[in-house]
Amino acid sequence: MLIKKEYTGKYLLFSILSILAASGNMGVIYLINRVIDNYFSGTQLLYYRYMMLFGGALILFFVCRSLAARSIINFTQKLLRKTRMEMIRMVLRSSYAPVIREKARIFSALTRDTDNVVNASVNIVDIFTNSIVIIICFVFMGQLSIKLLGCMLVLLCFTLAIYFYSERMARKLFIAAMARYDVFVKYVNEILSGFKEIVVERKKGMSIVEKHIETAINDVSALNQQAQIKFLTNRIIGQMGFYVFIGSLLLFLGAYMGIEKSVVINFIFLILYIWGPIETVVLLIPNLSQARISLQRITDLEKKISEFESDKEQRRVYTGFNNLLFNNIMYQYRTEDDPADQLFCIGPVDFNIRQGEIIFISGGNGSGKTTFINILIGLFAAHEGEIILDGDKVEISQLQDYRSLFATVFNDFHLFDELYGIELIDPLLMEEYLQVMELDHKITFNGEKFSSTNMSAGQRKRLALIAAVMEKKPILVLDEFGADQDPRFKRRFYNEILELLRSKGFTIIMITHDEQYYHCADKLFRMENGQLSPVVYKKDSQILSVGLS
Ligand SMILES: Nc1ncnc2c1ncn2[C@@H]1O[C@H](COP(=O)(O)OP(=O)(O)OP(=O)(O)O)[C@@H](O)[C@H]1O
Repeated sequence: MLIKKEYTGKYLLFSILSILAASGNMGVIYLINRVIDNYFSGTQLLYYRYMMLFGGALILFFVCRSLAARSIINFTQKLLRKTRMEMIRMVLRSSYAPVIREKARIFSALTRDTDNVVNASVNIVDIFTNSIVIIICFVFMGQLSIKLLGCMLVLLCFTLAIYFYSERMARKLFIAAMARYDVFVKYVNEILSGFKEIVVERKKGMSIVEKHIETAINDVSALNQQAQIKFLTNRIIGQMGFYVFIGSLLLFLGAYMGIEKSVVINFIFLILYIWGPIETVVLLIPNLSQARISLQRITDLEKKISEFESDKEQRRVYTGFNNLLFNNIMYQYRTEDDPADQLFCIGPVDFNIRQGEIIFISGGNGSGKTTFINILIGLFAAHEGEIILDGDKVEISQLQDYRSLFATVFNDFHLFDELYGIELIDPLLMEEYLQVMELDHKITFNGEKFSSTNMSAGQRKRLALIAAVMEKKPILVLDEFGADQDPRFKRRFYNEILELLRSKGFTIIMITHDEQYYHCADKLFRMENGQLSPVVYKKDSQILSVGLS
């Protein structure tokens, strides 16, 4: 449904205003008709009366048309804003994987598809009011001559039949064009995300453009062109039909049917007038066609990105925990096309964290560490097994609450320009962390954001860690934090900062390859081909850390 029930009142108001404007317009036409009649019959005109009525009709048209236009513009903008906000909120509520998968479609939905749907919902009002004008004109025409009206309706039905047939063909072209537009958006994102690499080697950018963007843009424009041309050709055919009808009416049809000249002139005048509203309706049909497709796409997208959605709102925020237990947890990547297609699998994993522990996870590339972390923090819902938090099983519907246990610094972290989502920031604590992370000489914090985030990769990662600890979540999850740090700071980080964070109440889980610091962990695990096992770590023939789950 392009029109939402909650806005019925608004649409009704627009329709009434538009109908009143159309009545003013029709009044003008009616008066002109009467004047033509009087000319032919030679009756004396009551100029004064006609001028008053003419003025009244014009004022009615002007006032109602302006009011309708203004309210429609305001409403469209409000609806657009509301629809976009609803969609953004839905994206924020959705779980991780579907949103990442549907990025390009989400962008198209937020821009083009919402535009199409909102504009079309208002176009429906235009179509409705113009249809009323057309029907009133038909009544006038019928009063003038039923025979001529019959001819006219046959012509109109014929034109509309061709038009709706071509609309079905054009819709297929619009669907294909929109799918190709998603590809265009995807590769524009690719260029923007990898712009650094592209500037170093411009050929990469050109290659993306030549291989994907250019063909996608060409396809979008060719498909839209074909669809629009189908509509345009029919419009021209329809117009030609009406001209032929007017010509034949003037030249022989009127005389052949024995219809009076004044009736013929009046009828032609009405045909010329009715052409405007007919054109409006006909011109809006492609918009409606596109809007129907956009609406379908938005609905499909909503289904896709809410498929694993848990709670609509977060109900509980965990400020602490004692024990987190993973029992027989399994997760398997699946392809979208064929869910039965078996890809990399994690588990079964048994894992136990107690409050205040420092846990390291090591393992080769592609062994499954990041996937495990994603399950641990609730980004991926495990396909089998159970998560027990302080004795209670965490259901999939509670993952939203469960995630409040964690603050993260991912390997490919994103540093937001402000500390979003933190209500009270203690300036003294911030100052302390800036000193601990050796950034106090580089940047300041103004209560909302840092003076700059333009720093080295290692410094940015330290800043991301500050942002994470400021969230005051019970568990800190760090993915290869040491990788970008210089040896001196790395030493301090493992030997001092981890202990400092523990003393502040944090439990820490780290993915790390820094073997020389494995002894800093209470438990060390190794991930191999999706299997997580505790490691007995030896240094100088001494057992330093035993990972026991
Ligand atoms: N979205 C995905 N769909 C299918 N397979 C995936 C997906 N993401 C990762 N994989 C596969 O899962 C396996 C584990 O990947 P993961 O990123 O967890 O490894 P990792 O141990 O963190 O590696 P690295 O140390 O290189 O970061 C890899 O073989 C990878 O190809």
